[in-house]
Amino acid sequence: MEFKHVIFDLDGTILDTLEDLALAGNHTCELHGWPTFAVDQYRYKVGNGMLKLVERFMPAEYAGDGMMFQTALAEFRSYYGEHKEDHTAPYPGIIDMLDAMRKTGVTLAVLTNKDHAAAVPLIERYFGPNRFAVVQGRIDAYPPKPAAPVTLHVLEQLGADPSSTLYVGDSNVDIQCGHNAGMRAAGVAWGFRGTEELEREGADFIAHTPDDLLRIVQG
Ligand SMILES: O=C(O)COP(=O)(O)O
Repeated sequence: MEFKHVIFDLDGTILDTLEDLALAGNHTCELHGWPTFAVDQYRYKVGNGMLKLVERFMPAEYAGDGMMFQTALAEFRSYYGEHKEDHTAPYPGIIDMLDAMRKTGVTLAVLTNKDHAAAVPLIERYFGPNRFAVVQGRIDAYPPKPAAPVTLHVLEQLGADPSSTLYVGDSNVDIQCGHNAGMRAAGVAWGFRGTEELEREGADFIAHTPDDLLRIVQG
């Protein structure tokens, strides 16, 4: 077995959350009469956490307006909290792939920039309570990935060595996240961003299907 542990990104990698994130973003914009965005445009706004997402959909004229930012963030979190399961679903083949990895003794974890308070119930709802040994969302104690400390915290909880652990994600942030913590990183072609960005960022592997990922992990 090439890898003993696999740490997954959440949004755009195992769970397709794009539409619910986009609808929550546009709802917040509509409350203020701001311009909204096509769902596809959110592919490039998600990935650095909800604070960055709000910054990216707020009109430029409010940059630096802390009060407005806090208001919009609270509105976004409240709407997304209520609607985060409306259109969200695991990508096809993901659950079978996770179970096949676990059957061969690989330990699985999730490290996402999604708020920890939103990530945990989504994981439980779509993946059940036992598939992942560790679930770590964004918390105030750590800067968001790709900064290494939160990733090292997950590795420590897993008792995992970076050399035998693979990070799997769908964006440049995810490839950086793996590399910053001394891991190899695989990019998934089915996610929000596509393969060009992942190759440009130096992904060690590209998986076009969940079966590809299984083969990469098995070596
Ligand atoms: O940016 C977010 O909120 C979540 O992004 P991630 O699951 O791809 O880390």
